[in-house]
Amino acid sequence: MADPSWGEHAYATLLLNDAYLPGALVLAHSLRDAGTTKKLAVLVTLDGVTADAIVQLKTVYDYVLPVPRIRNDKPANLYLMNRADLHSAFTKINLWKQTQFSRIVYIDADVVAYRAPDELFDLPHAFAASPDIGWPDIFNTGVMALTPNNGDYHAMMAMAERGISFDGADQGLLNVHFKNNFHRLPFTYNVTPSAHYQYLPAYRHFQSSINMVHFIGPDKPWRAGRSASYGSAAYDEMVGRWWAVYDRHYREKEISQLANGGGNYNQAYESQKNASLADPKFDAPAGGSGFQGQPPRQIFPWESHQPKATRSFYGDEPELQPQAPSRSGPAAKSTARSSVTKSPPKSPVSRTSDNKSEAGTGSWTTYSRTNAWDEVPGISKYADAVEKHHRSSSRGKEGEENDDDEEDEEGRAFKKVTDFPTETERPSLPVTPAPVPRGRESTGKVLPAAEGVPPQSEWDPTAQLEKLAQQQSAMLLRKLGGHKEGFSGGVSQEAPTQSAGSRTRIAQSAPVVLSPRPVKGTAAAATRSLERRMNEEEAGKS
Ligand SMILES: O=c1ccn([C@@H]2O[C@H](COP(=O)(O)OP(=O)(O)O[C@H]3O[C@H](CO)[C@@H](O)[C@H](O)[C@H]3O)[C@@H](O)[C@H]2O)c(=O)[nH]1
Ligand SMILES: [Mn+2]
Repeated sequence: MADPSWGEHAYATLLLNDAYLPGALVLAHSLRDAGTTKKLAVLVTLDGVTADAIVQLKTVYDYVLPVPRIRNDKPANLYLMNRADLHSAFTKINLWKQTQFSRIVYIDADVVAYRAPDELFDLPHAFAASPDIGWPDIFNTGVMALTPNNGDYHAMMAMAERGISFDGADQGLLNVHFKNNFHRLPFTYNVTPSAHYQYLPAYRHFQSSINMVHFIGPDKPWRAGRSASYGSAAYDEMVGRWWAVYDRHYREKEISQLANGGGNYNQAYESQKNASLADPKFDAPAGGSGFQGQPPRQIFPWESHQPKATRSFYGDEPELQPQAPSRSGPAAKSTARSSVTKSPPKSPVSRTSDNKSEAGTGSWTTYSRTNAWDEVPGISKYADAVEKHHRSSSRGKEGEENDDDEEDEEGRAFKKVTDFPTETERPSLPVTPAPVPRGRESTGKVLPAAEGVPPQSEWDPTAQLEKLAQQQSAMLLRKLGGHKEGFSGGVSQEAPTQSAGSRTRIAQSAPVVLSPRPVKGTAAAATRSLERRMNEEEAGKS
């Protein structure tokens, strides 16, 4: 084979336009910083990604691979999730055509790696992905371990041509295609921030086992700016981590790059977000490089009301740089031209494996988000007084306020999480009103059946139980090393939307699909040990 990459393992991401360039760069740096031994590839659509962006990508990616854009010509479902900008997400299908790689771990450009998940290359499963937080029975397509093969590629292309996707994008297509034939990865491989009520406790519990964080939705970290707060501690910490990687590699260069148009990310984002669905050229960024001598124009919306920076960032020398320089300040002017043609110098810490602790924990924890009441004694005194007043009046006693508070060195009282109120302190709970029978008015009225749901009389519990059992045993078979049969049989059975033709192609390609190579020991042994590890990680350290 002439192709030197044949049979290699590679991480791959996708870039459809310059709007996601900061994401693609941060993703690559985060993997390198964590010491990955794998190659990095980025699939690009040349009608949307500029030459400047490609120059930048080449500084950190081993392979920049042009692929044809695959648009959804029936994008109605995209509006169900309010993401018309994802009209070309089907382009991800090109991953399965990259058969020069024996294995690909695909990662969305809006992901930051906390550690490099190289072990995903050794999974024996043809396809693996983590659950989606919005509908956990399906998988999220932001992180996927896959084995490229023409069978899957052609089957999914046939679906794309017919616009078969329940969300109008790749996730709704891939979940139909792989349906029950995906190996479920732990959530820690694709942690999506959320404000769901259970999220914060779970986030704290599993924090140390997070592998990658994925900023799903329209608001990406590079759009909102580094000082944006999302009103959730977990979310803010994760965004802080993204910015820590960014600053580690681009902070000093940011001003000049933004000024010369090589990184008009927000403009690019806006132009593609508002783009007409009919015209892919709208994906190209509006700005060019044309800044000689002029002060840089305002790029980000928050620049007009930029607050004074109070936090320090990785690489800042407090004594030299007490504040982040203003983007229109002298530094911006003096460096405005300097890096137009130069690609950003490679960071001295790139491509090494022993800097994990610095990348991992040191720098991002500097993103403290303190509250005013922690620092302004007046506020905390007032809050204390109010609380004490409440407690003493609910107890009906005076004068014992301080006995259960601890004080720190500065004399500020704080409450422990374990300071639960006593029974007398607890306010009385609202009582659910006793149900009142509606009598005659309800008689005879039957709730209309939910759309598409068969009536109870047609629901055969035995058949349903059998179906569940079959799913379980198919999974077990695959896990025990019988994944060949499980895979090829499964796809043709489980993908009802495929034509007979695509079914044949899948069946024929099965041997290609099913030659993932575990590096150590037998496939079964590798599966067992990986799964044990993943289960342990999933269970947390506790
Ligand atoms: O203008 C764009 C839009 C997307 N992308 C690429 O396509 C990926 C998917 O888009 P993204 O904005 O990350 O989608 P999510 O908000 O993550 O939405 C979900 O839904 C998408 C559509 O199904 C899936 O692709 C995602 O993996 C899934 O997490 C991005 O990461 C990029 O790699 C671009 O390069 N430019
Ligand atoms: Mn994404």
